[in-house]
Amino acid sequence: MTNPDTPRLVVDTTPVGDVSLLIPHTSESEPLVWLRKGTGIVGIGEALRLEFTGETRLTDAAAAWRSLAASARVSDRVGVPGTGLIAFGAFAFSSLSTTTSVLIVPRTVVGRRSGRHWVTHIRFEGDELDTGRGGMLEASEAAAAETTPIGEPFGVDFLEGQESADSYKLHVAEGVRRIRAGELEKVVLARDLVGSVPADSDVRRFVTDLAQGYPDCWTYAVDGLIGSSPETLVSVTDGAVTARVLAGTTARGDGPEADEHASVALATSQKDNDEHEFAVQSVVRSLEMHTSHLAASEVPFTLKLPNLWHLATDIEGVLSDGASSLDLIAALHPTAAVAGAPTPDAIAMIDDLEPFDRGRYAGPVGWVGADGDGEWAIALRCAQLDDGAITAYAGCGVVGESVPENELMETRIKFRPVIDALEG
Ligand SMILES: C=C(O[C@H]1C=CC=C(C(=O)O)[C@@H]1O)C(=O)O
Repeated sequence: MTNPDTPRLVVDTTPVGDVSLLIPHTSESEPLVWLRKGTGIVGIGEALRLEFTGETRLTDAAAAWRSLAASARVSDRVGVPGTGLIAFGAFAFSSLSTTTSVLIVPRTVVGRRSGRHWVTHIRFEGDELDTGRGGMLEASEAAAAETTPIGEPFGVDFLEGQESADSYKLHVAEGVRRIRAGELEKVVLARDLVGSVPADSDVRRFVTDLAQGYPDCWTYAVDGLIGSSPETLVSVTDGAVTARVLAGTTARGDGPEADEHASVALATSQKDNDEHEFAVQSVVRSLEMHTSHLAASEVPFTLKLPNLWHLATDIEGVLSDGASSLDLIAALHPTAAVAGAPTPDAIAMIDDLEPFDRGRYAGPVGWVGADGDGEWAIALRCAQLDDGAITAYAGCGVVGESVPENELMETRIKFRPVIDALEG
């Protein structure tokens, strides 16, 4: 049903010539980016921003989007995922967070996928779009041609944030103690690093370095949240639902033999397999009620990234109830890959032990389309930029066998994407 107060958006997607580089199209200071393996979308400007807070932030977003999309007038001459009306989104991890969760509808979207290139213009009904004499095609080709060169690299000196390395180890030890005492099975504990971004930095440089360094990850930039995540929370395309669950990590080995050894050791580690299984079960349980033919591989595989190995499980199913990707992230978040198990006990322990607000770290980040399809990652390997301040986050799954020093080392490896990109 359409709410009469919902603004009516008018949306036009037009095919354009080659737009092989997407990031130079978006804003230097407030980039909107969703990119993997050169495929993706970038946004320019803000037609509409919807903000949500508290316990119902995800379900509220799902309802608001359904209503907005139902009233939109969409002309889409390309018809692939990411065309037509879309919003970029980033959601706070915790219902107690002071950080707002957002859906941002850009004014213009430039995208490429499966050899198709397009521009989408989004405006309110009644607002004029200057399409020039050639109409929408001319306006779209002009938008596709409008880029600015990416600025110089900039450096950030990171310092310990609210959770120092020593305090992190104490908290991991406390987590292990409580798990061994039977209070819960797994908890994911994180720490933060803080720094300042020099004035007038071209933030797209950071995004570009992440995208080049981690091409197999989702590189994202939404409302100052920037990162490269290997973990697909959920993607929904024409009724096909997929997720990639990650939990269990080890450093890459030095040289091919040591690297192979590291991968085998991870695959056979009982501690890492236990940590992983909690995460898989939490995703399966959440997706079960919305899908049929849900299947996860029997045994996790090892996923190689430039900085580390992860234990990974891909999950696939068929949407059975018309849920949107926002409904699904509302059902999934937070998975045991970022909270723990059982979920309520893990969240309570995070609130108790972590001395900072996670903001949007470990929350869902991605995009949603008018039909509810979309792609969402868990916001990992990321930093939040806020008026020149930057905070980076990394965490680890803690189980009964975890060793605090090893978990601290693991956070150092997980900080690498952000630190390497910003150390210049
Ligand atoms: C919480 C993070 O990673 C999660 C995802 C993959 C592997 C993880 C691990 O091995 O602990 C974590 O569950 C993070 O990168 O900050």
